Amino acid sequence: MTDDRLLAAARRPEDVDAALRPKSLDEFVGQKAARENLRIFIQAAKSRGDALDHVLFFGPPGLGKTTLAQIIAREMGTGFRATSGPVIAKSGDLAALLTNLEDGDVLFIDEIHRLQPAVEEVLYPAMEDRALDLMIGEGPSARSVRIDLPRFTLVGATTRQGLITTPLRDRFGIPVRLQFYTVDELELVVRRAAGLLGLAIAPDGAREVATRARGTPRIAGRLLRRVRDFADVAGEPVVNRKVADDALTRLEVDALGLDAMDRRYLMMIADIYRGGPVGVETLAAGLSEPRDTVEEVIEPYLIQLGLIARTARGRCLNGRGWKHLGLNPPPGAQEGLFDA
Ligand SMILES: Nc1ncnc2c1ncn2[C@@H]1O[C@H](COP(=O)(O)OP(=O)(O)OP(=O)(O)O)[C@@H](O)[C@H]1O
Ligand SMILES: [Mg+2]
Repeated sequence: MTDDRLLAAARRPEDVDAALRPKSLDEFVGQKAARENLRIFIQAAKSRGDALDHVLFFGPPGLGKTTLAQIIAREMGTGFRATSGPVIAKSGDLAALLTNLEDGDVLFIDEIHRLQPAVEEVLYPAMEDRALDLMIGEGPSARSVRIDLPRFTLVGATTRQGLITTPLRDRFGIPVRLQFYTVDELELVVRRAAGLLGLAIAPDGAREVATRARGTPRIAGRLLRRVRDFADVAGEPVVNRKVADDALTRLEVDALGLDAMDRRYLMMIADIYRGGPVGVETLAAGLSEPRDTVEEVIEPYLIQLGLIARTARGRCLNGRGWKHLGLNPPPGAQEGLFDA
C-alpha cells in the first residue's frame, strides 16, 4: 500500500528527518522566493521588536514546511511549540496551549486543516487581537471574559490548501506556497545530506539521486540512505552514477523517479480508459487507494512532469505520458488536445 512506497512523500519513522534538517535560512536550499521574503519579514519584525506575522505554509508532503517553521523560531530567537490539528480535541486544549506561550513564541500547528470548527473559532481572536474569549459559568449567570495573550506567531502547515476555511486563511498575514524542487536544488540537498551522513558521493551520483527524487527533499534523503545500503554491501567506496542507478533500478524507481504505483496509475489510464478522461474516483477504486492519496500524493508530481492533465471531465494521459510508458496513443485518444 501507499505507506510502504519508497517514494511516498509522507513522513515515516525511519526517515530520522531531524538529522538532515537545515537549521537556518542560509542552509535551506531552494524555495528562493519564499526564503527571501521570509528573510525580509523576519528582519523587519526583529528590528521593530515585534513578533512575526502569522505564517501559513501549504504544499505537498516533504517539501520543508515543518523545517521552515523551526527555522523561523530559530531566526527570530524565540521558543518553538509544536502541535497538530487532529491532536487538539477541545477548545480548552488550545486555550491552555495559548495561555502557556512565552512572549514571541512560535506556535506551529501541523495539518491545520484538521482543526475542529469549535477549536478554530478560538484561534480567530487569538490571531487577530491576541486575546482569548472564555465563557465562565453556565446558564443565566454565564459571562464571557477576555484574556490577553502574549505576542506570538502562529505557523500553520497544510497539504490541503482547499480544505482551509476562508476565515482562517484570511488571518494569516504571510501565506507561503511551497513548490517542488528543481533537480539542481535537489542535487544540493543530496550533497549536503551525504556530507551529514558521512557518505562519499560523486557529482554524477548526486545528480542521479536528485533526478529520481520526485522534486521532494524528503524522498531525496530516503533514496540516498537506500543507495548507501547498496553501496555498503557492494563494497563501493564512492556513490557514482552507476552505483546510484543500479540501486535505484533495483528499488524499481525509474528514470523519472516514478515507482510501481505511479506506473500502475498511468497504465490504468492508458490501458483501460484509452488515455482518459477518467474520473479520479474510478482511478482510486482501481488502485485500491483512497481518493485523497491519489490527489495529494500520486498526481501532483505526474502533473508537474506533464505526464497527465487534470481536466473538468477527468484525468487524461498526455503525449509525454504515453511516451514514458513506451506506448502509442490509440486513434482518437484525447491526448492531442493537451500537448504534443
Ligand atoms: N530546503 C531543504 N533543504 C534540505 N533539506 C530539506 C529541505 N526541505 C526539506 N528538507 C528535508 O526534507 C525532510 C522533510 O522536510 P519537512 O519535514 O520539513 O517536510 P514537510 O513539508 O513538513 O512534510 P509533511 O507535509 O509530511 O509534514 C527533512 O528531513 C528535511 O531535512
Ligand atoms: Mg511537516
